[in-house]
Amino acid sequence: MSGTLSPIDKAKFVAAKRAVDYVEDGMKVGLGTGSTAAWMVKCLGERIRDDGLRITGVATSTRTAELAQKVGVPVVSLDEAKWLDLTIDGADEYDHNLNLIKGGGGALLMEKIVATASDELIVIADLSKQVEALGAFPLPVEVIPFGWQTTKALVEETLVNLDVLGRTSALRMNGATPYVTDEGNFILDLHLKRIGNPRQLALVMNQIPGVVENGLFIDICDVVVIGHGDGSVEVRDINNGAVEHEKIDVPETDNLFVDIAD
Ligand SMILES: O=C(CO)[C@H](O)[C@H](O)COP(=O)(O)O
Repeated sequence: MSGTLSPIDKAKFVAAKRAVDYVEDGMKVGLGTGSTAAWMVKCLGERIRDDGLRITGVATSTRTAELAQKVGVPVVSLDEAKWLDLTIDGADEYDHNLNLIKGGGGALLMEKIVATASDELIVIADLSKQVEALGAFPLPVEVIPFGWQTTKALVEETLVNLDVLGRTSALRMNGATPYVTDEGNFILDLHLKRIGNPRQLALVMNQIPGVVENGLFIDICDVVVIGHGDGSVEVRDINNGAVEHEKIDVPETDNLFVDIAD
């Protein structure tokens, strides 16, 4: 593929490119999933190819593992890596505390395990992911297939007990059949509108038998790199409150990755 990057792709690209600056030689790096994370994997591949950067990656999905292999980013399992220096991943929503909703791409379970096994989680996003309160994006909840309808009923009952707005849930589909995660599970998408107490909801959801994990990432994200369509980025660090603005060099075309396009 060759052409000019669209504003949204430019925003994702500059966020990814800036985030990759955090990666140093010898690091073990968690590789997120999604369209923004795919730019990051390609940027890492470029640094490995052009600068001789040596890193070990841990992928959060088979999709990402395949892309990493294609662009020359070495990947090992999390059990081989054991602990990671940092993870770079996208998000479906982030709030001002850098709490997140993730899992729109269906990889929330591996993403949460990998992010939690990292010293730092850097989220890369465009401004459309920023919200006052989490919940406009449907909250993904991964459930085991056995008895999923019972689990769904329990989830909905719990939402009523917690007085959460919305309260409907839908089994994620892939055409005519349920969407199946890399770990062989199903996903319920909870349509909640606004989550008043995300911390409480995250804890309570995971107490329901059949629920494997939910897409609320609370107190896990350290830094968000927000890309804009004009090629600028904003970096917000929750640990020291720092906010930086920078302009990133964007190629006139996307030829940069023509040989490693996904
Ligand atoms: O959580 C995720 C996958 O499970 C993604 O990071 C999230 O859906 C954002 O994806 P994109 O960068 O394509 O908007």
